[in-house]
Amino acid sequence: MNGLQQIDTLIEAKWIIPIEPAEVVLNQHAIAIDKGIIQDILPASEASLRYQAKQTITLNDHALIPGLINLHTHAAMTLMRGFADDIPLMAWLNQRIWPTENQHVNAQFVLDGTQLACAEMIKGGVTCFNDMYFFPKSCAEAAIGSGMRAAIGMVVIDFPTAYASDADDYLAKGLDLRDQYQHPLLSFCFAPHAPYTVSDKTFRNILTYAEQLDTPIHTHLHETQDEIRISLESTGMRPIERLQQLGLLSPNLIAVHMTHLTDHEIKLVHQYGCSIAHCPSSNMKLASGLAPVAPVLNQGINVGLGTDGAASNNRLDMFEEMRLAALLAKATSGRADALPAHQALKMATLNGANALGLGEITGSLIRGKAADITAVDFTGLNLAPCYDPASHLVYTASREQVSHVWVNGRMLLHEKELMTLNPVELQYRTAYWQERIAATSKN
Ligand SMILES: CSC[C@H]1O[C@@H](n2cnc3c(O)ncnc32)[C@H](O)[C@@H]1O
Ligand SMILES: [Zn+2]
Repeated sequence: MNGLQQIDTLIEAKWIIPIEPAEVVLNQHAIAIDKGIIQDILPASEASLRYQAKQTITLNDHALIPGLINLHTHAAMTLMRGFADDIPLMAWLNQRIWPTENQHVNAQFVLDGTQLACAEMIKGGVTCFNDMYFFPKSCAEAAIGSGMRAAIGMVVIDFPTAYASDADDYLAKGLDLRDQYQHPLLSFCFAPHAPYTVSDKTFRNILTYAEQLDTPIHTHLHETQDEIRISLESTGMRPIERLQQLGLLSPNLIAVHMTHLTDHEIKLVHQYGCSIAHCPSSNMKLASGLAPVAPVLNQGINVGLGTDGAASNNRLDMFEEMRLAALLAKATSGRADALPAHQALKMATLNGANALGLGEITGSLIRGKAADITAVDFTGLNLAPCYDPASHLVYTASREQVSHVWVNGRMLLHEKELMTLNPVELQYRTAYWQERIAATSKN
């Protein structure tokens, strides 16, 4: 015995940005990991005097950040990437996406599409995603196989599909799935699709279960002007007002998009403690509108970032979402100090974890949390010089610079190589679906 503490892994890096405490950058530090948990963060010079690790990884030109959390996606929609571009949301759904889903989406489609999404997300530094899609058991299986952390959507929509016949059937299937999986990397959210596809009765039913089980509700809300118009015409209320009346507004609500908000609505969201999943790329590509992120953040609302699905983005790239969120907040508020780099990093990590009720487990690099870690390699000429690594991560770097990813201490990406998924197999399965979808498409 040499008096050193035995641990599984020691990661030494040039910089560590732990997110908690806020705006800290640690130079030449190390993270000690044992049994998937962060045991210690200490100066690299002291680490070898205190710990004996089975594996030591030295990252001389890298920054370590908490794994990125994609707070809103439809992972399996990677298989429809680039299939329906340049049309607005309602036409996109009604004319292109729903008919195609109706024809092709089954359990195997969701398994293959979600595996493809996991590969893309791991390569882009994402360690956790919040999903909403049909056949969520396939999503759970794909997430487990990839080693990622995932919040699985117990999806509900008030029309029949190959997955479920009616709202009660969707709900029963989601609850069964939740009972079936007691996996340390999986959590569950209720996922009613949107105010224009879910009835009052269904929302009330979901709320009853969500309160009983203290489980988040993940829903699209205030995505477009059309959604607000349709709601006013059919109920006399704006969508958020309707959800307030139904009792849906609470700290358990993850409201996705939230464009076209009045000042009163921003106050309401804050008052009820709801979280927002901001999806800047999807909002711009579908011309849905702009979320008023600067006033929302000023109000103190918890805002995370999401990519939405690859059929409306068309990437699952959280570096892109961080950069766009920061730039859009500045452009729309007319204030260059709106949404600085450290705040964008927090949105893409800790805020997402808090929205999902996972803030005690992941989202920052502190002792006792899971070792969900992303390493970014700063050796490229495009990152030179580096005065401030937080600035580079948001404004300069891209996902191509992600070199290593760990979830719960397990390495999923090593020097840009996937450890749990086989890219050749993914290409093969994707080509199969592309052929089938292309054959039935009118394009
Ligand atoms: C009921 S499973 C999810 C459902 O949502 C559709 N979808 C994907 N992206 C969006 C979006 O931005 N707004 C609304 N609905 C979206 C997806 O195609 C599935 O049908
Ligand atoms: Zn969406």
